[in-house]
This record gives sequence, C-alpha cells and structure tokens, in this order.
Amino acid sequence: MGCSASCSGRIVHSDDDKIKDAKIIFVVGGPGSGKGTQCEKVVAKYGYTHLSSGDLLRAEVASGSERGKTLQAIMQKGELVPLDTVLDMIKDAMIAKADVSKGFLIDGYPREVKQGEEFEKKIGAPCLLLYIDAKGETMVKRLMKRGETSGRADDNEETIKKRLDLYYKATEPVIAFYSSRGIVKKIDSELPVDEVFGHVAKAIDGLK
Ligand SMILES: Nc1nc2c(ncn2[C@@H]2O[C@H](COP(=O)(O)OP(=O)(O)OP(=O)(O)O)[C@@H](O)[C@H]2O)c(=O)[nH]1
Ligand SMILES: O=c1ccn([C@@H]2O[C@H](COP(=O)(O)OP(=O)(O)O)[C@@H](O)[C@H]2O)c(=O)[nH]1
Repeated sequence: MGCSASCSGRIVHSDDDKIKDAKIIFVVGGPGSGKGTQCEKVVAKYGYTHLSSGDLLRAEVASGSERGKTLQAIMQKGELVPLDTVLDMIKDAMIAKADVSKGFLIDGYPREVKQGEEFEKKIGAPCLLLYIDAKGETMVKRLMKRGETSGRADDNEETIKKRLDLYYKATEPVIAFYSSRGIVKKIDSELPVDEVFGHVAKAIDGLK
C-alpha cells in the first residue's frame, strides 16, 4: 500500500469499504496526448487496473441503452457528460475489481476540478497524478491519424478542436489544483513511447 494517510476515503457502505484504501493514480492530459498508450504499458509492468473514463462511457454507448444515447450526443460534440454519471461508473468499476487490484489507474479523469473533489468525497484521494503533456499541434496530428482507423465518432477535426479547447479551459486547472499537494509528475510525451514510459515508470517507482 503506497499511499497510507493521503489515500484516506470517507466511506460508509460495505462495498465502499473495499476501495477505501486503494492506491489511486490519476492520469491527466489532453486528448491524444498518449494517456491510453502509457496506461497499457503500466498495466503490463505493474499489474494495475486501468479504468479509462472515456472507455467506460463508450461501453455504455455501445450497450445501446437510453443513457448511452444521451451520452453519445454529448461526446460527439466534445462536451463533458454530467459529473455524477462518470463518477458512478468509475466507482462501480473499482468495486468490481477491488479484490484483485494492486492499484487503479484512472485515465482521463478528473476533467475539471469539481470532478476531482467529488471523487475524493466518494472514493478517496490519489497518491500520484501523471500529467501526460504534449503540444496542441502534436495532439491534433495524432488524433487525426488515429481517426483514420479508430472508428471514434469524436476523432474528427471539428470535435478534436472542441475537446482541445475544453481541455485547456477545464482540465488544465486540475493540474494546478493537485500541484499544490506535490503529487503531480509532469511527463513529456513528445518523446518516443518507450522513453515516455521510462519517465512514467520512474514516477511510479518513486511511490514505493
Ligand atoms: N509518436 C508518438 N505517438 C504516440 C505517443 N503516445 C501515443 N501516441 C499515438 O497517439 C495516438 C493517441 O494516443 P492515445 O494513447 O490513444 O491517447 P489518449 O491520450 O489516450 O487519447 P484519448 O483516448 O483521446 O484520451 C495513438 O494513435 C498513439 O499511437 C508517443 O509517445 N509518441
Ligand atoms: O470524465 C469524463 C471523461 C470523458 N468524457 C467524455 O468522453 C469523451 C472522450 O474522452 P476520452 O478520455 O476517451 O478521450 P479524450 O477526450 O481524452 O481524447 C470526452 O470528449 C467527453 O465527451 C466526459 O465527459 N467526462
């Protein structure tokens, strides 16, 4: 357990107890900065549980549920879905994996300071925030390329621009918020993938 006192949760119910001492790492960065790529490598090396907020939302869309239809419309515009929806999905996914998890990588979350605050009230505090940083033009280029094959409705020029604008406006303040706690590690993701991972691994090893 790497986070001891700083990972305290305010937990009441028994299901909640399962995750109250979980090791939690937030992975924050712009769209296409390489969060998912690095998370995959962290899973392979450290066996952590990877929970991508975007993937959880896309799974709900793919289920064809009424809620999924509402989410799809929001995501297609590059806007943020209501905070409670994402938080409930993340929490349920954490509880489902609690018994076997060595720690959780929460990828693409929080998107705004308020999301982080609510997460801490309902689940617990992160012991590390990996800030995956790439230039705007790099992110656009990567997403346009990914869009050739990803099939993601939001990997198109217009929505990419909106996602990027929202990232700078809503998500960058998250980094300042957690920096004051000294848990932010900024990772330059302009480098080749394996070099980026070297820095990610160093940050995680520093937790022990
Ligand atoms: N050159 C280079 N390409 C990268 C790097 N990391 C990711 N990519 C590519 O950039 C694209 C986006 O990477 P993802 O890992 O999907 O980015 P993400 O931040 O998870 O993006 P979202 O799913 O939109 O949140 C992919 O096609 C990757 O192959 C990197 O370090 N260097
Ligand atoms: O906490 C979250 C996470 C994702 N999204 C939505 O899901 C989309 C895709 O998110 P993902 O993290 O997969 O991709 P990114 O925008 O980082 O490229 C976003 O544009 C939002 O519409 C959201 O509203 N809240």
